[in-house]
Parts: sequence; structure tokens; C-alpha cells
Amino acid sequence: MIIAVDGPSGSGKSSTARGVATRLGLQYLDTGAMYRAVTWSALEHGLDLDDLAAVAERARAVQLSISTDPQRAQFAADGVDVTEAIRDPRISSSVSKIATNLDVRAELIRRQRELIEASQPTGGAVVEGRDIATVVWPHAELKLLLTADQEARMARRKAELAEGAVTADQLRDQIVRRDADDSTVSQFQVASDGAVEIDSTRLTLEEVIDVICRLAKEAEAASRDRDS
Ligand SMILES: Nc1ncnc2c1ncn2[C@@H]1O[C@H](COP(=O)(O)OP(=O)(O)OP(=O)(O)O)[C@@H](O)[C@H]1O
Ligand SMILES: Nc1ccn([C@H]2C[C@H](O)[C@@H](COP(=O)(O)O)O2)c(=O)n1
Repeated sequence: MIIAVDGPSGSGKSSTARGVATRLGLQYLDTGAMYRAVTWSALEHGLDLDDLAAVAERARAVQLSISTDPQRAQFAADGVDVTEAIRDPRISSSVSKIATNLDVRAELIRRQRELIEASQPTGGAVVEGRDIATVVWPHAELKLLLTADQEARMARRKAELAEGAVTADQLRDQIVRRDADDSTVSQFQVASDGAVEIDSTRLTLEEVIDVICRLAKEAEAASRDRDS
């Protein structure tokens, strides 16, 4: 089973997808981490992020190692562990430049499909991002759009950062400006065909995980009925 989870920044995709994958014994793919790792690599190589061809070349060249174990978040780029570095505000503020480069997207979508295919012999994966149900894996057995209102998303992001780590303007940039830029290349503001929208504004993380696990069981049963 492939479960696709898309949605805006701070809606809870990573924490929810990791929780669902753990409970259902599936792999977990954080596609945003791949865009972040390419951003890290481009900056390490001193590239101008507006040089679309040079950045796309870097995306094709960089060796990415992505853990799909929901219990062990670990990412490496060209052999360097970037698990922590890719969460730095420096990366968050520039990653949209990489994610709106269409040649970078083509390369990362190709790699994401390979990782999803590799997950199938062990039962599948929960895959989260912005374009999973619409572009990367439209035939996912369960497609979800996870939303929450803007105030809740900003409050959640603020709560997870150290006191004073970002200013109010930086916080708004990480959520509102990033969604505006990212939505120029992906459609994650409204549910696509066959996707179920879950508004998590008034739900706890555990409640969202419960809802998704129930939907996954229903999707699995429906698929068994179709096959028999
Ligand atoms: N339903 C929820 N209720 C309260 N807090 C939540 C809920 N879901 C997630 N959170 C918290 O909100 C914060 C942001 O969640 P998370 O990083 O999973 O979002 P995201 O959609 O993956 O964000 P981004 O796309 O920016 O990486 C985390 O601290 C997480 O623990
Ligand atoms: N499938 C995806 C995943 C992510 N992005 C972009 C959008 C974000 O600005 C950036 C980092 O994602 P995050 O870790 O914050 O979820 O990558 C995308 O365009 N498509």
C-alpha cells in the first residue's frame, strides 16, 4: 500500500506520516528532505540558486542517501550526514528556489518513484510532500490532503523552534511566503481527485494518525474486495 500525504507547510505531514508508517509497519518517505538536501548541496558548492542549469546539474550529480525507516530520520548528501543541517532556517528560507526549478523536480520525482517502487516488496510506504497524489504517485491506494489553518500552522512551527530562534517575520516567511512560492509548481491547496482532506486544526497528532490508519484499513479492505 502506498499512502500519499500532501499539504501546506506546518500542517503536520511529517509527524503524521511517520506515526502512520510506524503503526502500519510501512516505510516512510520525506520528499521535502530531498529538496532540502539538494539545497544544502547547492549552497555547499557555492552555487547561485538562480542559476537554474547549474542547480539542476547539482541535483542530478548529488548522491542522496535517504532513510525510509520511520523510526530513524537520517539523510546524507555526498556522504555527509545532513539530517540536522537541512532543518536550518538558512535552508528553509532558500529551499523554494530549488523546489520551483522544474529540472530539479524532474530529477527528484524520478528518484522518489524509484524509492517508492523499492518499498513495495516490504508492503509499501507513507510518502509525504506537495505533489505525491497529483504527480509522483497518482495511483496511491490512499491519497490525503492534510491541512490546518494558517494561525495553527504558524503556532506549531513556533512551538517546535527554540525560544527566539526565529523572528515573527522569519516564521511568516517559513510558512506563508514558502507556500505561496511552492504552490506555483504544485497543487496542494485543494484536494485532488480521489483525495480525502483532513483538517487537523482542532485535532491532536494522535487523532490525525487514528483517522488515517482507519482510512488505510478501509482502503485495504476495498482493494481486497475488488480483487476477490
Ligand atoms: N495535529 C497536530 N496538533 C498539534 N501539533 C501538531 C499536529 N500535527 C503536527 N503537529 C506539530 O506541528 C509541527 C509541524 O509538524 P510537521 O513538521 O509534521 O509539519 P509538516 O507539514 O511536515 O511541515 P513542513 O512541510 O514545513 O516540513 C511539529 O512540531 C508537530 O509535532
Ligand atoms: N514533494 C515535495 C516536497 C517538498 N517540496 C518543497 C516545498 C518546501 O518548500 C520544500 C521543503 O519541504 P518540507 O520539508 O518543508 O516539507 O520542498 C516540494 O515542492 N515537493
